[in-house]
Amino acid sequence: MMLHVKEFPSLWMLSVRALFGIGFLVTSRSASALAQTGACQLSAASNNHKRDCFSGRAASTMAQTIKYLGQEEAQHIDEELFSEYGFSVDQLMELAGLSCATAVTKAYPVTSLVKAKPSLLVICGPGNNGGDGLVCARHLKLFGYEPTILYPKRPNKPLFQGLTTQCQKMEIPFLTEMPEAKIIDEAYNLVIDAIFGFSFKGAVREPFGSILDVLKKTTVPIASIDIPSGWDVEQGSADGLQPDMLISLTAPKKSASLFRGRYHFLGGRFVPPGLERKYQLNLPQYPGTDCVLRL
Ligand SMILES: NC(=O)C1=CN([C@@H]2O[C@H](COP(=O)(O)OP(=O)(O)OC[C@H]3O[C@@H](n4cnc5c(N)ncnc54)[C@H](O)[C@@H]3O)[C@@H](O)[C@H]2O)[C@H](O)CC1
Ligand SMILES: [K+]
Repeated sequence: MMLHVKEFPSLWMLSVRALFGIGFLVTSRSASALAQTGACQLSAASNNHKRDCFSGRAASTMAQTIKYLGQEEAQHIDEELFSEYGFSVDQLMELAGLSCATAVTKAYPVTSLVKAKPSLLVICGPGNNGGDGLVCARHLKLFGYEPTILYPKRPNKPLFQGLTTQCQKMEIPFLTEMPEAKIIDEAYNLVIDAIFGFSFKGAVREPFGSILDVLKKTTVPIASIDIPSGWDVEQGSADGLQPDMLISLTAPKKSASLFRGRYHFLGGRFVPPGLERKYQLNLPQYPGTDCVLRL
């Protein structure tokens, strides 16, 4: 099994970084396979990473008991949070987006990024998953990253207009079109996929079909919010995106069992106990005040 190092100046640099315990980023998505089969041992010189790997293993024992939701069940829980439990969409979206930004900082700390600028590309879709992406981008900017947003289909609703304005006022640039795969690989450390979430169904419609085709050709890591976009929510997609990171919100969806990337986080720490009991979610305990948990 090979460690892909084409974006590192040299293997020597990698060992120097490991020696000094600086977090590192394996930039190729195919490195994800390593995580399944001992990548943690390979990076044992990095204390932080070693600890992460250990807690990841401990948590995966817990993860066996978490419920993986079907599409309808995820939608029912979402509706109930609003209708029965009195939450508003923007409230939950803020918590969801903050979880995603926090998880990104844990997996890809600014100090671990290989490009000169801590640049990220956040691609937002037409629904609430896209809204999570906008919130995530805003928090990432506050956390010291330099996000750029692509938001090709903007709903004509005050919630999304407000989130867009907030990002613009945070001096986050918006692209007018999807760059080519080569440009993305050169310009960005990470792509955040906030295109589709648990309401995705059927064949992908434009412009998102072309956007996903480009993403499949990129080699920078992809972090998917809630569902890898283009995947069937329950069945996944054999020839779809293969993200390096998945942040499951509220609870993982059934397709998450097919996720093969390195980092699976749970976020969206807002589920009231009655709702958790009703749907038998068996959520693991988040550590302390953390809003994310590595599964
Ligand atoms: N309870 C929670 O966990 C919360 C999660 N949040 C996030 O919300 C999404 C689900 O949002 P929703 O708006 O219901 O759906 P999507 O974002 O998945 O997108 C709907 C959007 O996409 C279009 N669409 C559907 N299928 C296709 C297709 N085949 N081709 C093109 N376009 C398609 C559809 O027309 C709509 O416009 C969840 O995953 C979380 O990320 C909340 O933020 C907070 C609560
Ligand atoms: K997504």
